Parts: sequence; structure tokens; C-alpha cells
Amino acid sequence: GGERLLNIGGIFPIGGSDGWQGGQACQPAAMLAMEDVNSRPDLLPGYKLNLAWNDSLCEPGLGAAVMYDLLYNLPIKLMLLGGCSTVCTTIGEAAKMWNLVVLSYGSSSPALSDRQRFPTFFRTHPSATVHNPTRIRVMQKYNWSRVAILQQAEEVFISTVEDLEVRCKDAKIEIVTRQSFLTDPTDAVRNLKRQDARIVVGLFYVNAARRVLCEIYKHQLFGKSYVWFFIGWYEDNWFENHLEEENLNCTKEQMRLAAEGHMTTEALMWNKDNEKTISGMTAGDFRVRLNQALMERGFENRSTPVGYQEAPLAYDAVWSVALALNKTMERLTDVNKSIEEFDYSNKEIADELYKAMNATQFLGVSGRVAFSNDGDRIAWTQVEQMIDGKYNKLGYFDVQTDNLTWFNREEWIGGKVPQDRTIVKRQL
Ligand SMILES: CC1(C)CO[C@@H](CC(=O)O)CN1
Repeated sequence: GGERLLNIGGIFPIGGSDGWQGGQACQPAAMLAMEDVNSRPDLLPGYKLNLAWNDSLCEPGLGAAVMYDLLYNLPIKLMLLGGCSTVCTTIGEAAKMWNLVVLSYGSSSPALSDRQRFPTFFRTHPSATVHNPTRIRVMQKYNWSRVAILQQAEEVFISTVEDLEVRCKDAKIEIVTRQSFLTDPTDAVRNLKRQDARIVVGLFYVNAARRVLCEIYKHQLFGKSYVWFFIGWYEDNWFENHLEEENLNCTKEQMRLAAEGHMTTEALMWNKDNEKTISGMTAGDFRVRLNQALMERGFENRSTPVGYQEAPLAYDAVWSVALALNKTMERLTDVNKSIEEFDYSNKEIADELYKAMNATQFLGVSGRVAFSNDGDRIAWTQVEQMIDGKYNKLGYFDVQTDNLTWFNREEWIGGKVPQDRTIVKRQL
């Protein structure tokens, strides 16, 4: 009661069917964090953080309209929370006109790691390029120095592959071929076979992944002589679902056979269950509270809403904002200024807010929260392998310390590590 408000804006992708409707779980998660930071007497003393938000449907046009509505109406907002990549490329670029920091909990596009275009953009969601050092590290572990790339022609995968190519060159790993397709992977998969590709990195959305897997089956590009790297954030039995409705002419058994043994990489978005974080909760505690909040909104606990996996990123994004505002207020007090003077044109305060966000460091429910100079989330990744139709954790990779934690659980169909090329035995 009687506290003054510090206002921030929020744009969440909730409705619609394009892109990622992750606001369904991320907006409730953000509200949990709002509750928690506002009940901390040591944070923003004398003030209460207030979030004004609206739904972008993950559409850039509507996202821009929501942003203008937030910024052309009082109260003045001190920062913006953003969701999916397409919306963040729009608001992230426009925000500099209002000297506003934009913090995204749900954007993976590598294009957003560009300080020229997005000078005030940060994200608690890692860029899709976070997988690449992990892919390279696993290739080096098995001495694979001849690999192929198969990708869907989508912006996020095109820019991820560009990053992967640079890293392969640095690591002296030859990319024997790079095949891309729009919707039908038939020709691309056939070309992989023609080039005798054995170790393939596949980058596509989950519906395209099913089409690729069926082609892999038809061209027999699976089994003891092949290793496929797929993306790890598809739903668990993605390769058996929706086969009829997507007109896949492969049976469940054929899809399972083709999928056996493939590896995946993904960014870790949930901290280790039992470690206490800045809020006092463990990630396990957070999961319980999030499930409760989602039940109260009518989500049955069977159907996890879109964005459940990314919910810790939204929770930690609000903590990042609160900590940055807190640090800025302390610094402004030292120079006899107040954050209440911010009016979108006050560069001095905007610079303090930027510097505070840039220096963020804390343990959140999504793990250690820190940003690179491009505003990118620095995150751990995990490697899994499909064994008997189930994903087994093979290890974790921390790119900052170049540390690979490996459990030695991998299994190879032929009983030994597949080769990256045909070995021609010389007749002695
Ligand atoms: C891991 C995934 C599904 C990647 O896309 C993000 C959405 C986006 O980049 O627009 C959300 N998280």
C-alpha cells in the first residue's frame, strides 16, 4: 500500500496459430515473478513493480501495435518484455527510439544477436546458435571430421547454419554437403545419400522433421552407419505423432526404426531441481507453483501449454528487470537523480538501465542468468540420444568453460562408433 509504481510493458504470444504461442505458460510465469519481487522488502524499496501487457499472437504487426499502445499511453514504461522472434525483431529495432531496454524470454533467432540493429535488446532465451559449439564438441569426441547439413529454408535455420559453418571451419571439420528444402525434403535426402553423408546435422521444425525421418527410412539412411543430430526441443514422441494428418507414408514402426540412435542438442531452460535460486525457490519448487498457477487458469495437468519449457525464462526475465531497476535506482540516487524522471528521452537514465541489465548475474530457476555483449543468454546445453524409442541424457556442455560432462550412456547399433566416411581397406 502507498508504494509508488514502477511500470514495465509486456508483449506475450498467447492466441493465434502462427509461430510460437509460448505466452500461454510464460505470462503466468511472469506474474509469479511479479508477485515474488514485489514481496521482497530489499528490492525496489518504496516502489511496486507493475506490468501492463497484451497479446501479440506472435504476429509482428500486432506486436508493434501492442508496443505503440503501451508507449503512447501513460504511465511511462521503463522496459519492455518481449516474446517470439518475429515480434522481437520488430519491437527490438523500434525500442531504441524510446531508449527502452527490451528483454525477451522467448526468441531464438540468431539475427537478434546484432547490436547495430538491436542496441538495447537482451534475452533470457538463448540464440539457436547455442547448439553449435555442442554439436562440434560431440563431433570431436567421436573424431567425426566429415559431416553434412540438412536444413529447412527458414531464417532461424539459415543463420544457425552460417554460424555452424564458421565453427566447423575453425575446428577443421569438413562440411561435405549442405542440403536445404522448403517443405519437401525428398531431393535433399537423396543428395545426402549420393554424397555418402554419414554424420548429418538436421535443422528444421518438427513437422518437417517427420517428413525427413520418413525419407531417411525410405533411403535407408539410418542404422549402424549413420548418426543424425536433431533439435532437442520437439515433443518427446514427435516421430510417432500426427503421421496420418500430415500424410506421412511411413508407419510408426518405420519412423521408430529410422529414429533409433539419433542424437539431439538443446539449451537447458530448467535449473537443476534441488539448487536454491535467488527467489529462494528451487526449480522443482517453481514447477509446483507454475503447475498450480496453470491449473487455476484452466489448464488440465495432462496438457502442458505451449511455452511450459520456456516458463523459467519468463520468470527469470522479470527478476532481471527488477534487479536492473534496483541497481539503476541506487546509482541514480548517488547522482541526485530519480528513475521517475525517465520519459523515453532521458539518455542518461536509459544508459544506466542498459548498463545495469548488461551486468546482470544471478542464479535463476532457468540456471545462471548472464548476457553476452550482444545481449544473448549464456546457457548450458544438453545432449540426448534416442535409445529404444526413449531419449537418454548423454551429457551437458558449458561453452563458457568448454566443459563437457559425459555419462557414457551412448549406444551404437553396430556396437561401435559409426565412421564419418566409407573406409576403403587397402589390399596388402
Ligand atoms: C526453443 C523454442 C521453441 C525456439 O523458438 C522460440 C520462439 C521464437 O524464437 O520465436 C521458443 N523456444
